[in-house]
Formats: sequence, structure tokens, C-alpha cells
Amino acid sequence: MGILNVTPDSFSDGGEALGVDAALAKARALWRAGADILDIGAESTRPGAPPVGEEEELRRLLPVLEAVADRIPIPISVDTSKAGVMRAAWGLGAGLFNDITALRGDPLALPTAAELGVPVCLMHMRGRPRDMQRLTHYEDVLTEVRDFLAERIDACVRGGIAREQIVIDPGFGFAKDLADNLTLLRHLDALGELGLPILAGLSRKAMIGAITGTGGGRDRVMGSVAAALWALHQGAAILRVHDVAETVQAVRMWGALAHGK
Ligand SMILES: Nc1nc2ncc(COP(=O)(O)OP(=O)(O)O)nc2c(=O)[nH]1
Repeated sequence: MGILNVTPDSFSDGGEALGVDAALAKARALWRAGADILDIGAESTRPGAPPVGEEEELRRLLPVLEAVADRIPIPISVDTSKAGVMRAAWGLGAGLFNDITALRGDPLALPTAAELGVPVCLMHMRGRPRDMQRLTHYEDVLTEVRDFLAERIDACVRGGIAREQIVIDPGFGFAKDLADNLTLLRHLDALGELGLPILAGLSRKAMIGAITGTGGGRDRVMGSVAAALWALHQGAAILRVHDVAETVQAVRMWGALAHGK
């Protein structure tokens, strides 16, 4: 899953793909580099990020989504927690709603996803990007994240979303400190008991920088790829990354060694 942030302030690539032409060029580059899905987001969710209103999110997202959906032949995920953005994106061909709030942020999000029949990614977080890093106390982060995801899966199924339409995500860097992130990554396979595809979003995050001593952005590519391979080894089905070419190359090498293909 290649990341296409159409925001001015995303933590590692903000402002790089503003405007339709730049975003389309980036989408094409991600596809050509081997991305199987594009994840387009118009609201930064980095720690401390201010919320973006629906009108502004739509203003940023829709022209890009329309251009990309018409020209890039891979499924498009939209990274949003707003029902109105989901509905508008669905009308332009969005094939996955990637909601960091696990369809809790907007009370209309879950019924909208159920009505439209679009697959969803449910991610664990606490609070909102503005305050989530103050909510990092866990008795047992692995159990608490797994129980949260199990509850959200149940809520979605009760709300009319088919279980096979759901992807789960532990939410690396969302209301978690370094130790929490490492515990979740070391034991990512423990989420496998929920029986749903796991999405891992590790790319260029602070946990990579903390371990590797790298500043940010492209400096963290190697550490991000190493973490992605571990997540893959632990059963992740989707790797949400900025650096698609490097990750695809590593995954192909891993595939040949791990599965002889
Ligand atoms: N499912 C899922 N979605 C996500 N969306 C955004 C970010 C944050 O990364 P990025 O989009 O690069 O930064 P920003 O939120 O600042 O745009 N991480 C995840 C993640 O780990 N999982």
C-alpha cells in the first residue's frame, strides 16, 4: 500500500503532493514502483496534528481522487474518518475506507461503510492525534489492542459490515510509546487469532528513528524496510509505506527465501 498524502503537513512528506498534477505524478510513481493499493489521505494524523474540517478535506481529496481513479489501475484506499468524505470518495471509486478511528470518529461512518459495502481498515488508537501521545499507559498493550480490535470487528459485523470486508491494524505510533510499538511489532502474529488481514503502518515513523538514530523522511527508509519485513514475517498482509520501490524489492527477496518463489 503506497502512501499518497495530499496534505501540507504530513509528518514525513507533507506538501510533496499538493495539487492534482503533483499528486497524480506521485500516484503514478507509486504504482510503477509496484504498489498494489494507493492510500490517499488529506488530513495529517501525526501526533499533535490539528483536525481538518470536512470541507477542507474534501477540497484537498476529491480532485486528486478523481484524477488518480481515472488513470491509475490499482485499488484506491481513502484515509479518512468522516462519513461525508467516505460517501464522496465512494462516488469517485474508492475501494477501501482506511479509518484510524476504527469507525468511531464519526457516528455515521460505520453505517455509511455498511450501506456502501466498501471494505474497511480498523486501526487501534486512543484519543485523537492532538492528544493521543498522552494516552500511552497500558497494563498489557498487546492484549488491550487485540481486545479493542475484536470489539470493533464485532461492532462492525453487528452494524452490517461483512467480516470478510475488514482489515485490522494495531496503529503503530498512535497512542503508543516506543516500548509499546516494539512489543506490538515483535508479537504482531498474536493479532492473527482474530482471523483477519493485518495492515502494518511503520513507514518512516518515530519508532524507526528512535532505534536507528535517523532524523526523518528518506533517512528512515532502510529501517522502515527492515521493520516491514519483520511485519511480513509476523503475518502482515498489507504494508503501508512511503518508499514502495525499496519495500517491493525487499519483499520479493524475502518471498524467494521464505517461500522459494
Ligand atoms: N491504517 C493506517 N493508517 C494510517 N494513516 C496515517 C498514518 C500516519 O502516517 P502518514 O500518513 O505518513 O503521516 P500523516 O498522518 O502525518 O499524513 N499511519 C497509519 C497507519 O499506521 N495505519
